[in-house]
Amino acid sequence: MVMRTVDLRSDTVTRPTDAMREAMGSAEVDDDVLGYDPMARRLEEEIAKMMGKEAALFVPSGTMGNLICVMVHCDVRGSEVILGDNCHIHVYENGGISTIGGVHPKTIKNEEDGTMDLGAIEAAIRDPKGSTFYPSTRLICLENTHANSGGRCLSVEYTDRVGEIAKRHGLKLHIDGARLFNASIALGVPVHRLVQAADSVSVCLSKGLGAPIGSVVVGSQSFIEKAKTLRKTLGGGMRQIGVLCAAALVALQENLPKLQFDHKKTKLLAEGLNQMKGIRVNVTAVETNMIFMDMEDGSKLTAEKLRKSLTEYGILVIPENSSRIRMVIHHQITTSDVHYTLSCLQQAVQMIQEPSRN
Ligand SMILES: Cc1ncc(COP(=O)(O)O)c(C=O)c1O
Ligand SMILES: C[C@@H](O)[C@H](N)C(=O)O
Repeated sequence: MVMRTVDLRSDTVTRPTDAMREAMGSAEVDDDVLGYDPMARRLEEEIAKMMGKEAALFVPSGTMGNLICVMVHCDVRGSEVILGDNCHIHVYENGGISTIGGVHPKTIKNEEDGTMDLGAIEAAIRDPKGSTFYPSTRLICLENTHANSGGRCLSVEYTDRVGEIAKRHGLKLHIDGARLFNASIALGVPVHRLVQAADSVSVCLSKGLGAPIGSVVVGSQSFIEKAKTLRKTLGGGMRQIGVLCAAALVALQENLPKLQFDHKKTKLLAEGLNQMKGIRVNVTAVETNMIFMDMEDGSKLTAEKLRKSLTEYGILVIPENSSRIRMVIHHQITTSDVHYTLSCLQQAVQMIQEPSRN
């Protein structure tokens, strides 16, 4: 009999709060294709101001936000984008920048901290004199925080250095900021400073902020006008989106201040996991709301065995591979849930490692 549910699969799993549902129900709305939905307008203005950019655009998902930004920057056939080999755009977005956008990816190895080597970035930029043979580099993409590195933060100094490289070569810089607010809180740097060097950013409302749906892209006024047209082309032009934007405005108000506590709960969980026999967590690499929990060789533990055992306790996780589980904390995971998870995991580990004892 499952006692409770602790959903650590992702920070995308949160349910709208009562306040969000109430705001959705009473939202003032209008047709956002024919004109401007008032709540969308308000949200876009608020996010643009927070990010220090001229304009913003609500989009249905982070995947569409990234695709739109890459396509606006790379609007000439034969364009190439430099991005990390382990970044979300390259790994989890179905190759959309190529299959839909016609943009060529030039991947560079992501370091363990989510960065790409600055020298490697510069070396990857195509020589315009070679345009008979080569694609033309137009864009560099970063991801902050970097999900596949375990939610690591890119520093503002690093971001500015990449921005300088882009500017020096006449390129644009896009930041996949799905969890940018987590980076801002963890680094103690305002979001507008973190993205100062970027020409565009896509930030998720539906992750740590806990809104049910959506992302927002920001950039110059002219960039956002092109992005709005492309959003419609891709089928993302929606009608009374105030229902969704109202929830996002509540999320900004309610949950932005909670991100710091998400990080504290994540650290608490990581430190507890690292005490367990056969389990290893690089606690210093836990900077925001994600944990990669590794099973040690010879421990008899596998990700699938642990996932299955945890499910019996109502704890939901996603294996990264056969010996690694990812756990993501969000505002609907309590400190009590963290202690419950640690206690259940200890039991699951013992049952797997010493079945005769049970
Ligand atoms: C780093 C990162 N970028 C982009 C996305 C895409 O967002 P969505 O799931 O809303 O398409 C995600 C995950 O969802 C993500 O983790
Ligand atoms: C899996 C991935 O697409 C999603 N962004 C997550 O981190 O859960």
